[in-house]
Amino acid sequence: MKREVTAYIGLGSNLGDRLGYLQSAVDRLHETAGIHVTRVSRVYETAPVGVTEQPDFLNLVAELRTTLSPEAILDVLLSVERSLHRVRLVRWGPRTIDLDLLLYGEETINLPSLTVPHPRMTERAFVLVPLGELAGNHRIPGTDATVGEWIARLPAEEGIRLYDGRISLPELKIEPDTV
Ligand SMILES: Nc1ncnc2c1ncn2[C@@H]1O[C@H](COP(=O)(O)OP(=O)(O)OP(=O)(O)O)[C@@H](O)[C@H]1O
Ligand SMILES: Nc1nc2c(c(=O)[nH]1)N=C(CO)CN2
Repeated sequence: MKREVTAYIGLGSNLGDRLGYLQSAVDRLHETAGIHVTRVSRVYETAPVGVTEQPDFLNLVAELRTTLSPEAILDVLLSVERSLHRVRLVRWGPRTIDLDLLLYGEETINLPSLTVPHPRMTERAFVLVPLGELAGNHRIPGTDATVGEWIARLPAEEGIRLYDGRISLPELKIEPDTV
């Protein structure tokens, strides 16, 4: 039996059918061999951070159980982004879908193409608040605080509100290599 790790993915969309893109991304992650999406947070509508002249985002966080390595997960995230016609013209600018690997078990990873925990997550309400629903008591590796404590340190939870729409969790699947 391969080792399974719990990982958290941040999802965001601010172009087109935002909820539809998020649902498709969750479905595609779950369809990937070696990934089970086990829980999803509620969906939040959030004011854009970084480049502020762009539409509001929908954001949520998904919890995975996975036998894939962090590098393999990054490849999956990039290919799901490509398959959902992501066009990225500007750093921090609008996109149909954005997927970030936030946490991978207790690991810290510093590769040229991959930093985990995600380097900007502790300052982002649009990441911490949905993550707090799933993992409020997890300490963020490499830091002195849990997700809940990082939320308490945010300047103010403004620019983020619950959205009236949810992502449905795909059916649990059984994979021969993980049972
Ligand atoms: N934890 C991570 N999750 C996703 N991508 C990462 C991570 N760490 C490094 N990267 C790199 O970042 C690249 C994606 O950058 P991208 O342009 O999507 O950033 P962004 O979403 O605009 O900004 P931000 O990284 O601040 O969310 C990927 O190609 C990947 O190599
Ligand atoms: N509210 C919000 N702002 C952002 C987001 C996002 O997902 N939500 N993603 C960004 C690129 O990483 C930049 N700014």
